[in-house]
Amino acid sequence: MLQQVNGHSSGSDAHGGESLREDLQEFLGGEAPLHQLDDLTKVNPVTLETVLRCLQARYTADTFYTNAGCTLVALNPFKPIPQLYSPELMQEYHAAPQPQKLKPHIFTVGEQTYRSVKSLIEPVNQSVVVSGESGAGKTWTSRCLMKFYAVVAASPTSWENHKIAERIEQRILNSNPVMEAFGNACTLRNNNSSRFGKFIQLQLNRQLMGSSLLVPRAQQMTGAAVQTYLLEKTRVACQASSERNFHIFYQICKGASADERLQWHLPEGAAFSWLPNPERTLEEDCFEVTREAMLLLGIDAPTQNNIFQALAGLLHLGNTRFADSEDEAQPCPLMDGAECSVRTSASLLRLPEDPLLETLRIRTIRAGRRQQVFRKPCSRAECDTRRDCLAKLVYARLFDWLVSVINSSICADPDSWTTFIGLLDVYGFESFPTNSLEQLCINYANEKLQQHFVAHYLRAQQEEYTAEGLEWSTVSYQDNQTCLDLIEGSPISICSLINEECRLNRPSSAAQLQTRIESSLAGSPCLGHSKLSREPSFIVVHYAGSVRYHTAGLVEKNKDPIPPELTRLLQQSQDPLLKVLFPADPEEKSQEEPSGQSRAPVLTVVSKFKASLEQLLQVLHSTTPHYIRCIKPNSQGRAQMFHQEEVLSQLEACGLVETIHISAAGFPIRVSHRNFLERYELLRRLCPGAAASPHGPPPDEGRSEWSPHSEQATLQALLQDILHTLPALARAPAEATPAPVHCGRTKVFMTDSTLELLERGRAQVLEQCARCIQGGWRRHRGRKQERQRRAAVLIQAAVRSWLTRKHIQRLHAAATVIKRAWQEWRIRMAFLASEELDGVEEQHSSQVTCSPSSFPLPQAQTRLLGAVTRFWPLGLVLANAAVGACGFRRKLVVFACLPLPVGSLSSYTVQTAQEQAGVTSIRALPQGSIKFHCRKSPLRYADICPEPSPDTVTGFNQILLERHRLGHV
Ligand SMILES: Nc1ncnc2c1ncn2[C@@H]1O[C@H](COP(=O)(O)OP(=O)(O)OP(=O)(O)O)[C@@H](O)[C@H]1O
Repeated sequence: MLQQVNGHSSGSDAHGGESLREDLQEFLGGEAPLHQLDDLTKVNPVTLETVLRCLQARYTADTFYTNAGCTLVALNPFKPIPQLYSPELMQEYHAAPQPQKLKPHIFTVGEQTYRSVKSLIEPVNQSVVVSGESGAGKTWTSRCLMKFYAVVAASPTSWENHKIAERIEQRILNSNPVMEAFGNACTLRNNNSSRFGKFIQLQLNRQLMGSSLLVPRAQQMTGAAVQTYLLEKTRVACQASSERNFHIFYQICKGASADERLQWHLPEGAAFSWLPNPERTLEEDCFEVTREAMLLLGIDAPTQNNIFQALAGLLHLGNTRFADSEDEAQPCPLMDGAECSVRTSASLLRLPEDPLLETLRIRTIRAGRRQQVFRKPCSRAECDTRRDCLAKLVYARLFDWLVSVINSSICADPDSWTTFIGLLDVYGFESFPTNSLEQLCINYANEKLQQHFVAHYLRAQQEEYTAEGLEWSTVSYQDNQTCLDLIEGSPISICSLINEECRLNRPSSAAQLQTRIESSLAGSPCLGHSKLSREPSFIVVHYAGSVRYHTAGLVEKNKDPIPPELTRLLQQSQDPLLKVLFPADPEEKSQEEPSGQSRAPVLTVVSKFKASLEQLLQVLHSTTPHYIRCIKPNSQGRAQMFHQEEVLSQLEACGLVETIHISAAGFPIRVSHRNFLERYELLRRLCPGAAASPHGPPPDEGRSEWSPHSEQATLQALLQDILHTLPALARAPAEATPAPVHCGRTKVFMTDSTLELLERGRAQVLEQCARCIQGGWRRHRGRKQERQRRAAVLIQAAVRSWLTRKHIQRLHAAATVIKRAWQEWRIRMAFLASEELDGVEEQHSSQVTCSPSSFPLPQAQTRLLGAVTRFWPLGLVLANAAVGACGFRRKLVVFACLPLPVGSLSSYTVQTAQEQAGVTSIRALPQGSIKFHCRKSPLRYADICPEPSPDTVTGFNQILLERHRLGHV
């Protein structure tokens, strides 16, 4: 199994064992990683040795909590570590999304139970079973859990509600010092040892956080109820050497004021035989704390006074010593000084002194049909027993009354709470050199709880494996049913035999009882016998080890006889408290005085204990249990000391080793086939052939063509495909060995490591997919961007060409307009010019016609034209250059330049359009005149430079030269 779990290949045993040892050596070689293992199921291999080493390493590193599968192992630090239990840390665990991911702590358990109660998943109610041997830290753990719940279950709704909740929480917390003062004592193993078992039911109500129904509900602590089991009342009258009585006796003796000392007859330094080792001062001896807590629980000062007075009365009763009587017919005499003690005790208990003495020393026997009363003086031992019995009776009733007062103070109205978290603080497995009925009851309770644990976790797990067809998974664990059959079975068991002895009320010796047990239960494998033992005894092989129980006094203890005279006496008390504790009840009287013929079952200690245990287990069965196993690292109660042998025996005693084995060997993770496929089907991609295998995806729920059988076959094939990828997922060669995973009928079973492997593979495939998607997306984006870019370019080009076209069209239109305007203007100018010229010409021709001409016109014309065409530049230069020349002088200059025919000067006229503005152009007129145009003449833009060819110059109505061209001529 171990090899399977840890992935070792199966070879020869010797070889396997050797390599395992080597592995172990290697693993244990370094202490450093060992203390970092938060879960004992992760130590490798899971053996007592490795578990022990791991715990030791963690203890040395001041790490006190470790998981062990479904159990939390709590090592007692034996030193105060305030930061480990601070309200801040409580809040941290409370606020954590996954508290189980934080370091192991009792607050993880607390928070898990609190969340489970809130989640309303059946079973809603939760229970925390805190177990361990005396001094291991059970009470401490329960106290811390109560504080945790008080902090996290505080009401956040209204101020008023908050105050109420706070008061209740305070009361619940206050019940601790009271119960510890009356129920705890200093023992050899623990200075503050609880001498009773308790189950605290923290009652929670459901409250809306806010007005909306959608707002999550909060759990608020509304009350609590305490149930106690098997108070060790014998301690009142009998304490082992070096042990002490219940704390409260020391508290009143040490903490009473002077007045109270007087009132209670407790002078300073007074010696009481029931108060051994008073010189030892413990922190639990604080009287004021108890008083304060009692007050807060509603026990007022007079009642408290009454209680302490009664307790003082018991202390004085303990000093009542009897001497042996010389005459059997006479009651035993009191020893020296005892008279005073009886008197004081009687006065403190407000009992009549003489009846008290008489009851202690004389037994009343009713016999015969007429119930005749016989009075028989008791022996000294009997007197002592009766005295002790009186004290035990008073103390036990007082304790029960206190518990009922506490309950009435902290218990909520049944309608006001809906769910609860139960805290069970029970005495751990006990095995002393001498064991009696108390140890039998305690170990019986532990067997029952172990069975509950087995039923809840181990058996359920194994049964599931079997149902799923996992043959390999049969882990051999100890089923303690045979042991329980031996102790409580029907019709014959140890309990039934002891009860039978009580019922028959026959004189029976210890040896006879031993023989009866051995002969009646000889077939039980859990019953042993030590032939070496001289004292009558029998051995029970418990799950946590063998314990030898002595039969001497067993039946008497089981009877726990209370002489009816004692009860009657106490009913006569004038003390208000004792009146409450021992009410005069006629019915009770008739019950206590049986006729001798009565066949009613006797209520023995064992039968009462068994009944309360059954009731407790019923409650536990209806809840989701959580387990905290407290371990005491050393019996000296010293910090930083780890005794391997002591821890080892505790690990065995609490069944932790089996738990660890089964947790490690089993499969803590189970996933349904469908869920498994949904999550890990993608792993088939890692298997080259698998992805293309013929097994299609699992069918849809509603498809009719799929029969369950074919679906199952397909699922199995798919699962196998996935599981085949596991070796490929392993990084290290060690991981490549067959993974601890099994495919059941409906679920896949695996370990944490397999889950890790699968998750790693899934992440790997998802990463590949992501990369693929990213690549595809990038390509798609690139293509899209390219398309967009091209489209943009196209659009830009189209827009630009459109704009250009528009622009050109506009230019074209403008050019057309300009051209047209220009043409019109030219025409107009030409017209104007021609008008102008024609006007001058007409005028000139009319002048020519009127004046006598010396040359015929064609001749004159030709000559003029020749003159103008040949000399006009010179004339023009002269006309322009003759600065200052004007009027006639100018004309002379011009004529001088123009070789006009002599004598005909008068027949030529020189006209200037604007003489003062300078000449722009010169025109030769057909009539022989030359026209000089000035700058502002519209002809300025006329054609320039006439062709000198006589063919092109058809007339003189032409512009000869523009001024701005003159410079170039
Ligand atoms: N977590 C802790 N931190 C510090 N000290 C602790 C812690 N747990 C226990 N102790 C110490 O160990 C002592 C014994 O613890 P506790 O009384 O809780 O043991 P127990 O298991 O209830 O014993 P018993 O069965 O005798 O009542 C305490 O008084 C306390 O001093």
